[in-house]
Amino acid sequence: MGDMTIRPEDAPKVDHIVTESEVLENLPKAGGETDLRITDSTLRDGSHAMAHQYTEEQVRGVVSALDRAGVQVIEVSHGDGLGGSSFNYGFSKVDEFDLIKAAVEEATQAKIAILMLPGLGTVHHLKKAHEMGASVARIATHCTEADVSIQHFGEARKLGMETVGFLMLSHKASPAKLAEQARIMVDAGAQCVYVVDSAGALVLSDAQERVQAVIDEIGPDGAQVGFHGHQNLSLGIANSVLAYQAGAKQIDGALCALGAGAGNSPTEVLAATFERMGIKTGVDLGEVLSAAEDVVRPFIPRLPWMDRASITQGYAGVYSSFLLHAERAAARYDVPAHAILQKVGEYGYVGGQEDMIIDIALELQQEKERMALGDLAAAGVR
Ligand SMILES: CC[C@H](O)CC(=O)C(=O)O
Ligand SMILES: [Mn+2]
Repeated sequence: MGDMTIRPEDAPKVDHIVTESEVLENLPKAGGETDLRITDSTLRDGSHAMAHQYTEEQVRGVVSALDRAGVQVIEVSHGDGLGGSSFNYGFSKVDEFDLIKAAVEEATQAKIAILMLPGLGTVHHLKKAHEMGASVARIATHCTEADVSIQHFGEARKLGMETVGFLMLSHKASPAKLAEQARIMVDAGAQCVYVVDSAGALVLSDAQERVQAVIDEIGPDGAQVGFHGHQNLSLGIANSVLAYQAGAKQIDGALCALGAGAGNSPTEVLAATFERMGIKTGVDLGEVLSAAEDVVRPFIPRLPWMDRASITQGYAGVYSSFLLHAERAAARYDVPAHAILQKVGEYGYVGGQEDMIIDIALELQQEKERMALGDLAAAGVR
């Protein structure tokens, strides 16, 4: 994947342009009972922070607590989406389809969503997730590569799934570019398109302007807009509020912020903040606070936090899920994780280039050795 620019006229032709009534069919009824819908991603984005080691028992516990709290959509997949369990991204402890099946069994009112990145996940994975009972397909692409999702939206709609598009690393595209990419997704069958702040790099108006531009483009078709925040600059909640004020109807969170990098906007803080603002999410505050504190907090090996490495991710615009990869390379080559991430930002790497983190670590290690030799030479030691 790269930063290739795609104009709408270059996008592969869709054999069927989705009509407004088709977009509206299945769409969540935000605006009726609730003003917005929260999707919880503890069991998908949180999988990055758990190094993809979720057990079935943990999944059942989280789903049942979120379901009780009234959260309407719960996302369950490998952190990198369906098919992500691999050498490059990290192997899952438990097969994601077993986790999806367990989640579906536990949920009484919540829909179970999956995430997939076309190319990593295939239509075969999508069909299997649907067979297991997942009913929301979230299809993610780099923010300038929406065209690779066309086939997958078509298939998800044929399966009768609700569809959501995810434009990742949204800070790398202007509001106008994102709007153009959202149009490709909606024409292919997406019922909602998210501005995804994968690096936690969007600062307030950056987020709001992007959401606004996407709404202006796809809102008239009846499609919704969502926002997915990360906490690297501690702005997940503030950006989510601004996104809502711009008209976003779907907002992502994760319990205890359990997600990649410094984590996601904490679901329990989203619920509390929106309730204080008089905005209806349908989430019971007491129950969601208990889900975070009593169910998730006890099993988290390390709370996501704004430390030097994750703040660097927000500052330098680096994919949040690179954090653990950078930390492992840092330990192996004895160089600082934040220095690796700073260089990832300078080189402009995007999702799928995780293996290149090792090249950077080696480069930094060699630099360090050269400097050490220089010091010895300066001290007259040969
Ligand atoms: C699938 C990779 C990634 O974690 C998706 C996401 O949540 C993001 O880009 O923020
Ligand atoms: Mn994320």
